[in-house]
Amino acid sequence: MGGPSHDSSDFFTDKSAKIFVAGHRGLVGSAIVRKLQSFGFTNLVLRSHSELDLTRQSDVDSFFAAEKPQFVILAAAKVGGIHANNTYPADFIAINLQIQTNVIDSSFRHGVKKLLFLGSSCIYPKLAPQPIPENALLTGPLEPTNEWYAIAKISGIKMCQAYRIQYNWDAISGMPTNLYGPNDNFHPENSHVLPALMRRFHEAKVNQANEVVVWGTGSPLREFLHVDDLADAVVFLMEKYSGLEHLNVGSGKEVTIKELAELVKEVVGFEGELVWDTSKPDGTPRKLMDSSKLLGLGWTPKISLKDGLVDTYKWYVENVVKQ
Ligand SMILES: NC(=O)C1=CN([C@@H]2O[C@H](COP(=O)(O)OP(=O)(O)OC[C@H]3O[C@@H](n4cnc5c(N)ncnc54)[C@H](OP(=O)(O)O)[C@@H]3O)[C@@H](O)[C@H]2O)C=CC1
Ligand SMILES: C[C@H]1O[C@H](OP(=O)(O)OP(=O)(O)OC[C@H]2O[C@@H](n3cnc4c(=O)[nH]c(N)nc43)[C@H](O)[C@@H]2O)[C@@H](O)[C@@H](O)C1=O
Repeated sequence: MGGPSHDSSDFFTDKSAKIFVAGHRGLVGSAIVRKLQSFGFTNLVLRSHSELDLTRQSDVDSFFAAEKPQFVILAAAKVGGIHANNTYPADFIAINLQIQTNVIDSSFRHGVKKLLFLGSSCIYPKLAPQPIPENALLTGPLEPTNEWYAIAKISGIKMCQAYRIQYNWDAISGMPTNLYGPNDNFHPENSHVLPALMRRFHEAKVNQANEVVVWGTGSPLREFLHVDDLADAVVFLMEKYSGLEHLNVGSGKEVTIKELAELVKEVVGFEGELVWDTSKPDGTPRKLMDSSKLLGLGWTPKISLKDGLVDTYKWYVENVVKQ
């Protein structure tokens, strides 16, 4: 019971199987929907936040009782960058615990065949060995700016493991690195670094400003993965992986925040200077994940950071700026 299986599941055999993608309007959920549709899946069950608030246990249970999905991909969560995580710790721990507890438990109780839970690389200790292997989990103190979110995500992994151990139920967890792409959140303060900088450079270019402020020292290292690669990995895991252990999903490529800022500046075409606001937190110094277990199963990322930035900037201009 609970041992890993790398054999194909029957996820791909019935393209009319009912799949609930929770959080389908977000960065990750929307990419998963696009990917499933590109593979020919026809029976996706989708509910916006206003149609179904996943923090409401009885509403979630009624939804599962009525819809009875066969597969669930959990991409709904309270998500944000370093400032949002640091400013709203109660929201990050409470909302995420509520959403994941409701969805995982109702999925099990209403006969879902397989569920995939998405965590994040922030589950690992602040000073984890690099690249970070899956077994670094719970080996040291967390990064303080996002420990509330990390604790919720660690609980999600453990909940999937507990249901597998007690009920032999097929719940798996994937831990993505920092993601970006179409449908990202471009909020000036609450978003992640990449969309925040894209917007700031774009607005500076349009307003012919001389400089752009970037947070922290520029020295932290981050690994970025385009969300279309992540969506591909999610479908791959649904088909190929069944096991107790969570699996890392990364690109294997890291850049400093300074290098990222220079790259975004170039893609956007801003010609002024960068100014570093060192009163803002750097967060964890480095978080490169060791994704060799997933790569060993046969999955590979395909989109380079440069190509992904060009694609995302085009999407931003066409869908956010022109609205
Ligand atoms: N973005 C990243 O860099 C990374 C993301 N991840 C993980 O991927 C998953 C998805 O993240 P991402 O797509 O970036 O986040 P987004 O904020 O883009 O999307 C989250 C989605 O969840 C929905 N949602 C939030 N609260 C509720 C609720 N109470 N009821 C119903 N729906 C709700 C949101 O709807 P609404 O906007 O209407 O509230 C939104 O559609 C998360 O689990 C996250 O931890 C992991 C690593 C990195
Ligand atoms: C995915 C992951 O994302 C979060 O962790 P993070 O990687 O630290 O996230 P971030 O993208 O917000 O910042 C990365 C780095 O970039 C710097 N930085 C510069 N200028 C801006 C800026 O303008 N905005 C932001 N947000 N950061 C900036 C910033 O100071 C930091 O050094 C978790 O809270 C948690 O949500 C999680 O799991």
